[in-house]
Amino acid sequence: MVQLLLSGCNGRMGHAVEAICAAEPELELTAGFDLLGADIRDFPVYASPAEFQGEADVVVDFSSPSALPALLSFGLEHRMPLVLATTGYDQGQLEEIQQAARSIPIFRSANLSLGVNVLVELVRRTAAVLGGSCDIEIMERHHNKKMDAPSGTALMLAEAAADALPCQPELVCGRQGIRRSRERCEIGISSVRGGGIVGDHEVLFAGRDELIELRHSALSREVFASGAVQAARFLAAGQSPGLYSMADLVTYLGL
Ligand SMILES: NC(=O)C1=CN([C@@H]2O[C@H](COP(=O)(O)OP(=O)(O)OC[C@H]3O[C@@H](n4cnc5c(N)ncnc54)[C@H](OP(=O)(O)O)[C@@H]3O)[C@@H](O)[C@H]2O)C=CC1
Ligand SMILES: O=C(O)C1=N[C@H](C(=O)O)C[C@H](O)C1
Repeated sequence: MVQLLLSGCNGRMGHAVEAICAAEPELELTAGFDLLGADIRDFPVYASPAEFQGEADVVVDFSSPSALPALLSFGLEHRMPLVLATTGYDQGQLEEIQQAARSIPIFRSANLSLGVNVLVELVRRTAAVLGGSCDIEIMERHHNKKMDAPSGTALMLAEAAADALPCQPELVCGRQGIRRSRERCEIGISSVRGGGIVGDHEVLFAGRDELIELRHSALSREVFASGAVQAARFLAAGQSPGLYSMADLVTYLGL
């Protein structure tokens, strides 16, 4: 039995994770954390992790960067592994996560779908072969309630492409106000927000004589929730302190 604590339990992803836990007998949703602590649910909901007194194996977080300080304190105090799926962290917060991961196991990924993990590898490979001759542009589309832009996944895809390029690319997020032609060594990111789009990411490699378009579309939030639960099982199985990613989960699952 894995006992799971769910941060951001009242949100869209919180409900998706709850649905998966309800369908899996060996997973128990022990408690949730959310700003609206009084929401009526099948499990106790606390406004802050510090209010939780019981036993659990792992925290899964889909909330907001503002939840990070309390989550890291809780994880460090209780030696509790954390799955951090929230996006929009700033550089300082990313460094705090790295620092905490020296003491506890932390799994962080801006996208918990296995399909996006495959897309990341395809982008890395394509950038290595064509990055010198193609312009790289990333288009991401999400629902109209999303708070952060560009998406965490778009930034992850840009990082994968950048790692494979011979130059240090500048990230250009929107071109308004830029009056110059496009530099070869830059990666553009465009963000669209509308309706109920779950999450679309497309990476365009635009050469003079050919185009390659690599694209992933999430059709439901279940794909992320399922990845989060797999990541939680991976940490609950007993990992050393460290910062883990989807690549580690893929290895663990033998895929
Ligand atoms: N890694 C991945 O695969 C995925 C990551 N995400 C990311 O997960 C996050 C949540 O997404 P989503 O569920 O759609 O968002 P929602 O806004 O639907 O849910 C977030 C929930 O967290 C609550 N919350 C906000 N701040 C805090 C805090 N400081 N402490 C506790 N709870 C808090 C919100 O309360 P209130 O509404 O009152 O603000 C809300 O109930 C986003 O960062 C998103 O980008 C989403 C999908 C996949
Ligand atoms: O906020 C969302 O919904 C999503 N956020 C993640 C991101 O920022 O990349 C992942 C997914 O695309 C859905």
